[in-house]
Amino acid sequence: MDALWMVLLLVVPALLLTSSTFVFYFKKCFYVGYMMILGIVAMPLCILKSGGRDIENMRIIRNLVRHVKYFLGLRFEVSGWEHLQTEGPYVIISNHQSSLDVLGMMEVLPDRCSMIAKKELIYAGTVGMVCWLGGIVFINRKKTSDAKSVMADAAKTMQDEKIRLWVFPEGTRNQKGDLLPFKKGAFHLAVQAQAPIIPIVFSSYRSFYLTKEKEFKSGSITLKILPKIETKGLTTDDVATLTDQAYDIMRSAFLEMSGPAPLLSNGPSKH
Ligand SMILES: CCCCCCCCCCCCCC(=O)SCCNC(=O)CCNC(=O)[C@H](O)C(C)(C)COP(=O)(O)OP(=O)(O)OC[C@H]1O[C@@H](n2cnc3c(N)ncnc32)[C@H](O)[C@@H]1OP(=O)(O)O
Ligand SMILES: CCCCCCCC/C=C\CCCCCCCC(=O)OC[C@@H](O)COP(=O)(O)O
Repeated sequence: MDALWMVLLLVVPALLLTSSTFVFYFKKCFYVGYMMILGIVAMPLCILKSGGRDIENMRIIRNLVRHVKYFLGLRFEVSGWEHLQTEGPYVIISNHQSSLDVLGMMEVLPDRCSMIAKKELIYAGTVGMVCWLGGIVFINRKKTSDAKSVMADAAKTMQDEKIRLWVFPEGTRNQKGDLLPFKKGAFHLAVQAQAPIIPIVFSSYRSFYLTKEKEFKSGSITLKILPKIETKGLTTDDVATLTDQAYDIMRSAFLEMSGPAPLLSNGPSKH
């Protein structure tokens, strides 16, 4: 009987921990579950601090989420801090590989900065509620006209309330080893708010996090904050050029930081 318990309590967990597939699912479930728990903690704190939806709640969220990287064995190295020392509103754009990007965002998130997110996120349990409390702007990606008008309102709020917004211009998560073509919303937003754009590039996760191969090891991520791109005086007519300019700068930084893209069947395409 004792031997059976020994097997169950020691040998089985030891075997499971050496299985990389098990570790992958374990870490992913831990991440989602733990973020949900942090959501339960964050909700009352946000409501006590601000009484409801308020961008100042992002400070609480940032402070609560920052230690999660240690449990997952992730390290962040940030360069270019000086580029975030910009007064007033701006739009941050970054590449988007996974929901783990939230951890990198919280490493560098400036004050008075919230995000643009897909509207489905509001239904993600306590995390969704906290996103709402943190002033996240939800857009319907399937209805461009709705997304455009929500973002036009956001541009006005950025100016009136001196806030910053973080947008993922690829519009979806992407782990193809190269950037997806950029959507234009982030650039219209910056031009409408007449606010600069600050690009931030996350290095590739492929050395430690592979969804197809079910691998989630410890790893290090570099975040490179790039010099701001001014938009003062630009109009709608300049948005296409601005989009191309930001794409080229971020793509070369990404490839330089992460090595060339693995061979893809149909290759990376631009816009
Ligand atoms: C404890 C708990 C912790 C919780 C922490 C939680 C943190 C959570 C973090 C959350 C992270 C969540 C992360 C996430 O959820 S990522 C997913 C959600 N985010 C995005 O999708 C943002 C990026 N997408 C866009 O910006 C798209 O452009 C949108 C969605 C707006 C339209 O998409 P569409 O597919 O249609 O693409 P298109 O770009 O070809 O545009 C089509 C046409 O429309 C024109 N156009 C576009 N926009 C505007 C505009 N604003 N004003 C005027 N015109 C505009 C444009 O020029 C073009 O016209 P033309 O030029 O061809 O003539
Ligand atoms: C009742 C529904 C329950 C759903 C539970 C799952 C919610 C995830 C909970 C915790 C994860 C931690 C922080 C999540 C923030 C994730 C933001 C994110 O990465 O959204 C994906 C979006 O950028 C692009 O979506 P697609 O790649 O186009 O799809």
